[in-house]
Amino acid sequence: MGRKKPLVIVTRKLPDVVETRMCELFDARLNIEDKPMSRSELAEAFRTADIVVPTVTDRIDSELIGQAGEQMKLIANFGNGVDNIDVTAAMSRAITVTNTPGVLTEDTADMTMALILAVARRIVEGAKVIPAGEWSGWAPTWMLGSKITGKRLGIVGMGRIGQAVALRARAFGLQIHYHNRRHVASAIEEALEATYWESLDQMLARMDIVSVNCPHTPATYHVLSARRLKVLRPHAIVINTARGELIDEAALTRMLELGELAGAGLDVFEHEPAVSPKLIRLAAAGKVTLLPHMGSATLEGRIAMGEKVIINVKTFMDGHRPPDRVLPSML
Ligand SMILES: O=CC(=O)O
Repeated sequence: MGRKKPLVIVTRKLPDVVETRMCELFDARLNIEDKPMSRSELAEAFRTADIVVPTVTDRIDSELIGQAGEQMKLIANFGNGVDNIDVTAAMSRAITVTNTPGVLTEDTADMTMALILAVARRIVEGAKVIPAGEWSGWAPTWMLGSKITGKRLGIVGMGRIGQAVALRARAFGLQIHYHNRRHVASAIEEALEATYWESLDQMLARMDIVSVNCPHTPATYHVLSARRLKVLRPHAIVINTARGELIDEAALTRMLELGELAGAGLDVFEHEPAVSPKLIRLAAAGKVTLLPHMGSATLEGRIAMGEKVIINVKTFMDGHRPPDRVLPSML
């Protein structure tokens, strides 16, 4: 790339401090208006940029990557999950892919805990009562939720975020169970007093609350399939702050409508930003809590993600391997 600053195309508006720093370091093309880029605008970006900084809302598939110009060398994702990017197609074109792991762990785990509490304790329903002028006073049998202390939480995917959820849930007195490709380190298992289940089905059959916290890959698509959801007990609650594709959303919705599950807390959806009218009706009825993909939405978190992007881009430009390189074998 010589001494010329690389052309870095950023697909969405990022926090001001991140954009300012990017403009100092790179020939950065920003998206000040934050209008999501169309398919043809993305294709144009891949044809002209040296580096593209996309995010979860951009689908970077093999067709798009196939249109990349010779100069296009790095996709520095602003986000942890890279299921929006065809990493194998990028690699076959010698395009490096990076992500922003680690910096959104706590925020996403906090949101998971918030959804557990919101659903079990009917927080969203309760919060509407006073502004609506509908509160006539305390009553012994009104607005009862379910206690979480002592309940069993089954975590599907015990990576960084799953462990951070477990740590928080322990403080709330939940019993920790988890399913993962393999055991986590025994010191972590001991500290969390966590029980490992090799069989996801067997774990699901015994849980009060289930939280999915794994990445979305071809292997984890619909990990909570229609069949697996049927294994859950009717009083169980399902929480998803990871990716919508991990759960068969239509099957989950059906079961909630039929009262075969007690509730759900969803921050992510299978066809984002579209959310089915049925789920919206269930939210109005207080059966589900729906959040608009806010798991990592803190100012500090988003700045930290931007800093990670900058380090990845800068390291790459300096001719070194960027710290958060993603390889197909990691998925
Ligand atoms: O969902 C957000 C991310 O994966 O960073």
